[in-house]
Parts: sequence; structure tokens; C-alpha cells
Amino acid sequence: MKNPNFDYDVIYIGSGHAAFDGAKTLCKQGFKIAFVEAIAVGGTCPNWGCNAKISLDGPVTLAKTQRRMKDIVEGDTKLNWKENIKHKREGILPIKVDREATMKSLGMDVIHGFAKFTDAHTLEINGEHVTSDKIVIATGLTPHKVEIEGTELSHDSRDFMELEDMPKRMAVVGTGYIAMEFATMANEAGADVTMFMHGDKALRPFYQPYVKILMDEMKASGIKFIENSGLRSFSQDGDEYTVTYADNQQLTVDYILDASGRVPMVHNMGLEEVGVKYDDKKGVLVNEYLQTSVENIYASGDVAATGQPNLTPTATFESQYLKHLFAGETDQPIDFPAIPSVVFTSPRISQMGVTVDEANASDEYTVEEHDATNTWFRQITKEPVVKNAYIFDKEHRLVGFTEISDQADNAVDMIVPAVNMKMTPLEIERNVHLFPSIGHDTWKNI
Ligand SMILES: Cc1cc2nc3c(=O)[nH]c(=O)nc-3n(C[C@H](O)[C@H](O)[C@H](O)COP(=O)(O)OP(=O)(O)OC[C@H]3O[C@@H](n4cnc5c(N)ncnc54)[C@H](O)[C@@H]3O)c2cc1C
Ligand SMILES: NC(=O)c1ccc[n+]([C@@H]2O[C@H](COP(=O)([O-])OP(=O)(O)OC[C@H]3O[C@@H](n4cnc5c(N)ncnc54)[C@H](O)[C@@H]3O)[C@@H](O)[C@H]2O)c1
Repeated sequence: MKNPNFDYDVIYIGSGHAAFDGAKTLCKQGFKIAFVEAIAVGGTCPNWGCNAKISLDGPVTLAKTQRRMKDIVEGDTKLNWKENIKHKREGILPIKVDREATMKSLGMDVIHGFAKFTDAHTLEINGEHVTSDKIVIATGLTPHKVEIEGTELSHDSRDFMELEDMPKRMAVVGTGYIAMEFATMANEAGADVTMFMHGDKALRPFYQPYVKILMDEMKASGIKFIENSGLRSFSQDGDEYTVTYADNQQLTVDYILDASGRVPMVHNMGLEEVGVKYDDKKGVLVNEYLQTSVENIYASGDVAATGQPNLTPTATFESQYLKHLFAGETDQPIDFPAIPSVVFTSPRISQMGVTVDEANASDEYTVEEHDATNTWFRQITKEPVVKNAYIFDKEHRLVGFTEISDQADNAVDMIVPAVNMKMTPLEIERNVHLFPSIGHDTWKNI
């Protein structure tokens, strides 16, 4: 215990990556720590985010690969969605159980309930009050709902990942990360999927020529896209739902997935009362030390308005920064590296660092594009499309990358050190990779 004037040295509101990853080493240094968790220990990523999603996606990509190889690996592959959900449940349960057990075995407390500030050092949970020297708001995001009549009839990504049976006809609102990934899964599991677009662009942060290729692949698999859909209402008649859009056009479906974004968990927590400033869309306002407008209160992860991508590696990085700050190991502002991201569709699109659009708008960079669809290694795996773009600075150091392929996640992961360590061509040459491998393939173009 560092400050005996309080019950705890640090309380984290939330128990996701923005909290746990840094806390576990902080507690080994003698800090007394608690987590307050309203729903599920581990937060979004394991329970209803990355781990849950990637578990469901595994058989989806396997089925697609098998179909491409069906002359060699014979048989008709059919996805059993019920078993896929069961497999996902079995896969994520141990993460949740182990996380709580690890927290307790390290001497950290887990308080189940919804936390509300009563003053800058005090939280009320289930009618009890606990105090802490520092408090970290790590409450993440929650699904946004479109503001139209009947919006309560739609489901969110968490509901989707508990679907026992895949509905025959599905409407998906949005074309962001969740919409595109979940539409891919639903389509492979046999649903007739129609996507309702806000405008005429999908996956806005990604390189649009690659997004177009992905959309063409999705269309070829039977997914329909309605541009500028102008949603008007959802209504129900028995087991059927009607989506009314545009100029009173209608589509009848069995399920509506609202994937129109996620918003910060900042309400009903007493933030206004203690003076913590926030923006409804961006989250809790923080300075370059992740400190809020109240000195002893910090924010970390998705809920912190840092302008960084809302991803698990970002949450982990911020949590670890706070660990160093609280332990007195740094007094420097947070210095974010380039954070890679990927949309887990088929094919996937990944990117990191300077984008192609940013590079094209500046004379600081050069862009080298490759079409690797016909290279030997990718032909042998029968990948339908493999394109990538490398962005270099004037010293020919790699500063950005994007790829569309089934292996785009592994490809971007391989080049992370080259970008973040600003490796020179000579240093890159000295890194020898496995052959044959995606790493070797990706690295050789740098
Ligand atoms: C469907 C989906 C798929 C995703 N896939 C990926 C992916 O493939 N890769 C990737 O990098 N990222 C992915 N993400 C994003 C990733 O899950 C988040 O960036 C990450 O989980 C953020 O961690 P966090 O700790 O900031 O917040 P969270 O993990 O959301 O944790 C916040 C916790 O705070 C709790 N809480 C909120 N308010 C209170 C309160 N007042 N009192 C007590 N507890 C409270 C919540 O119950 C929650 O458990 C995905 C997200 C979703 C929804
Ligand atoms: N692979 C990954 O890393 C991954 C996967 C899933 C989620 N995430 C994280 O979760 C966050 C949330 O994902 P998301 O997909 O919910 O959000 P998003 O911001 O990526 O997409 C929201 C989509 O909803 C659309 N939209 C908004 N209002 C609409 C309306 N009225 N009608 C129709 N469409 C509308 C937007 O145009 C956009 O296409 C992401 O930003 C990302 O940080 C990451």
C-alpha cells in the first residue's frame, strides 16, 4: 500500500485491457488495486469483442479456404452455426474465469457492480463506498442505436454472438468494422444479408480501392449493399421485421443487426458532479498524461478521447503507460507508436502508419504498390486477391503499409518493428525470416 489514507492506491472502473494489463505489474510493485466491473470481468475484448469474434471467424475462413481447394480437399463444407457458437462459449469462458482468478491471486480486488463517483476519491458501488488515491476510468464503449422509430427491435454485436440459429434473412445497419465482419460470418452461415449504408463508402479509414475489392467479393458471395439507404423505421409483424428506408421502400427480414458504431460509457457515473469533462461522442477528455480535468482521475482505453484507434492494443498500451506513470518510472507524456489494425473479413484489409491517401497528398513520401495475386506462394494457396502498398519516407524508411488478402493480418503484424523502429534498409536486410512464410513475402518488398 502506497497511500494509507485511502482504501486503495488505484481503482480501475472497468476490467478490460485498458485496466488489467498495466495493473497486474503495478500490484507487484506494492500498489493496492481494485477493479469495479458492471458486466463481465475482462471487458469487451474476450467476452463480446476480439476473442469471441475471432473464434467464430475461424470456421468461416476455413470453409472459404476449403471451397477454394475443393478439388484437393474434397467434400461440401457447411458451417454449423450452433456448434460454432458453442465452441466460442467454451473458448472464452476460461479467459473470464482465469482473469478473475489471476486478479485475486495477485492480491487485487474485484468488485462486481456499477461504479458512480460521489467525490473525486470516492466511488459508490451497490450502496457501498470505497476510496482510492487515483481512479482510472476504463469503461469502454457501448453499442450506438440508430435514432429511428422501432430502433428497439434491432440487435447489437453482443446479441449476434449469442445467436443459437442463424436467421434466414438479415439486415445489417452500417458498413464499419463490425458490420463488415459480421455480415461475412452471417453470409457464410447461410443468411441472406442486406447492408444499409449511411453514405456510399464502407470502412472509411481504409484504402478505398481495396475496400471496393472487398465489397465486390462480398457481393459475389451474395451480400447486398444499399447505398445512402436513409433508414426510416423498423417494425415487427410476428417473427418478421420490416426495414423502411429511402423513399418508403421496404425490406422484410428475420433479424436486424445495428452496427452503426459504439459510443463512450460516460453516463450515470457522476462525472459531471466531480468535474470530469467528457464529449458524448469522443469520450473522457484527457491531457497527454491521460489525466482528466480532475487531477487524481485518469482515463484509459476506448473511453479516453485520445484520437487513437479504439482497439485492444491501444487499450493495452495506455494501461501500460499509466502503470509507468503511477510507479514513477516516467514523467513524460504518452508517445503513441503507429498502431496496426485489420478488418477480419474475407479477404481481410490491414493497415498501419501513414496511409496511401496521406502519402499521395504529400511530397514527403513515396508509395510502392504490389499486386501479389499471381506470385507463386499466394497462387499455391489459391488466394483470390493479394494487393499491398508500402509507404516510404525520403530516407526509404518504411512509414506505412496496407494490404488486402486472406493473410493481411499476419502481413501487417510482420512489419510493425520496421515502422515503429524506423529501420534503415540495412537493418531491414539483416532481419532474416522463415521461408516460405507470409513474413518473408511481406518483408522482402521493404
Ligand atoms: C464486436 C467487436 C469486435 C472487436 N474486434 C476487435 C479486434 O479484432 N481487434 C481489436 O484490437 N479490437 C477489437 N475490438 C475493440 C476492442 O474490443 C476494444 O478496443 C477493447 O476491448 C477496449 O478495451 P477497454 O478496456 O478500453 O474497454 P472494455 O473492454 O469495453 O472494458 C470496459 C469495461 O468497463 C465496464 N464498465 C463500464 N462502465 C462501468 C461502470 N460505471 N462501473 C463498472 N464497470 C463499468 C464494462 O462492463 C466493461 O467490461 C472489437 C470490439 C467489438 C465490440
Ligand atoms: N477488427 C477490429 O479491430 C475491430 C472489429 C470490430 C470493432 N472494432 C472497434 O470497434 C469500433 C466500433 O466498430 P463499429 O463497426 O461499431 O463502428 P464503425 O465506426 O467502424 O462503423 C459504424 C458504421 O455505422 C455507419 N452508420 C452510422 N450511423 C448510421 C445510420 N444512421 N445508418 C446507417 N449506417 C450508419 C457508419 O457509416 C459506419 O459504417 C471500431 O471503431 C473499432 O475501433 C475493431
